[in-house]
Order: sequence, then structure tokens, then C-alpha cells
Amino acid sequence: MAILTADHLTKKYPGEDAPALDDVSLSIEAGEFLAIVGPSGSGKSTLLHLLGGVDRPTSGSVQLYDTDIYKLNETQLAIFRRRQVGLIYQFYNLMPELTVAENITLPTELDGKTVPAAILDELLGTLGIREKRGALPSQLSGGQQQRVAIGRALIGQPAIVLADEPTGKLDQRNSQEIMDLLHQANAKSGQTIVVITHDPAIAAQAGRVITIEDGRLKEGR
Ligand SMILES: Nc1ncnc2c1ncn2[C@@H]1O[C@H](COP(=O)(O)OP(=O)(O)OP(=O)(O)O)[C@@H](O)[C@H]1O
Repeated sequence: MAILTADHLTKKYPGEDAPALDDVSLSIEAGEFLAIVGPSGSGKSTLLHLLGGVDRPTSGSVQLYDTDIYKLNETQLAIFRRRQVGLIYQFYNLMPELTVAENITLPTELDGKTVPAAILDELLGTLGIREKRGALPSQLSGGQQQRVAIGRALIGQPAIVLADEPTGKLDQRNSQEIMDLLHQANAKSGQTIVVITHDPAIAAQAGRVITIEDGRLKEGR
């Protein structure tokens, strides 16, 4: 069953001649682990942002479950994104003044809900950062910060997790550990995951790989 369907997505940034993304259509199955690869500047991040409702396309549509997300107004889209999309970035993007536990529970709390203590505890344990729950991001290594970001993305069991070069700043061992956590969420909970990567070894572990070149979708496997 397709969880997400992107139809004829085109994105032209203001002032740019060529579109960053040019008529891309794809569908993502529930429970898929998809890697997006391609040269620098080819449009991978632009595609990821459009899949997650972070930016708006110039034309085309994205349907997540039965919601045509770009028909939503800004407020509706922000709420939808918070509930249905987990975002992970290369630079972690944690709130510096919040603790590990507070960073992870923030999206849920913004929704007016509380994360049960046992669920938070289990997730912290899975991520291997239980003893860091009261620490601030500045007191953590890069790998630990990315674990927090993964926790924040997974806690609400979103429809889809979108990760933009999640291991781009990490050494090989930490990179593999981060990927193992994402694969574990995919295998155990059926979490649908899309990862942009430049690393062939990481792409090789995905269930499907698509290639973006010059804003267009090339053949994948
Ligand atoms: N906000 C923006 N305004 C104008 N142009 C942009 C903007 N964001 C991206 N671009 C341009 O769109 C094209 C695609 O960028 P994008 O970041 O999607 O590529 P990418 O494949 O993710 O690159 P990288 O692998 O280097 O992260 C590039 O030419 C880039 O310069």
C-alpha cells in the first residue's frame, strides 16, 4: 500500500532559471526503507522537503495517506507535519536550551500531549542515551546528538521519517550505529523511512534506491 504519492513535483526557486526539481513522481510504500542518492546540488534535499511538507512545490502534489498536503493552509500544514513527519538533519537541529528528554518530547508536547514516562525511558534505552536524559545538547558528542534527533523523529510514530544526510557529520562507527537505529525502527515498528545519502555503503542497506540527477528522477533499483 502506498503511504505517500508524489505527482509531477516541480520546484523552481525564485531567481533561478532551471528548476531544482523537475517533474518528479514517485510513490513510497508503507514500511519501505528508501535511499535517495545523486550528485551534490541535484535536488535531493528539495525533494525530501517537498515530500515532508517543509516547503511548497511550484507545481505538483504530495498525498500522504489520504491528505493532499499542499491543499492545507500554513497552520494545518504545520500541524500535519508535526504529527505525521519525523525530520532528521545532518546538523541535528536540537534546541540548545532543552535537555535530551525535553528535545525528544517537544513535538508531542507542542501537540498538547504528554509522552508516558515508560515509553520515553524505553526509547532512551533503545537509543543508548538513557544516562544522558538530563544533559544539554552541548554536553553530547555528535553521535549522541543525532540519537536525540532520531528519538525526536520517532517518538510520535509519524507516517514517515525523512532523514537528510543523517550520518554526514559522523565517523564510520557512529554512522553505522545511527543507520542501525533507523533500520531497527523500520524492521521492528514498520516505520517508513527515507534517507538521503552520499555513502554507497548506506544506500546498499536500503530496500530501494532512487537517483536524482539535475532535478530529475533516474532509474533506481
Ligand atoms: N532556498 C533556495 N533558493 C535558491 N536555490 C536553492 C535553494 N535551495 C536549493 N537551491 C538550489 O536548488 C538546487 C538543488 O539543491 P538541493 O539542496 O535540493 O540539492 P542536493 O542534491 O540536496 O545537494 P547536496 O547533496 O549538496 O545537499 C541547487 O542548485 C541549489 O543551489
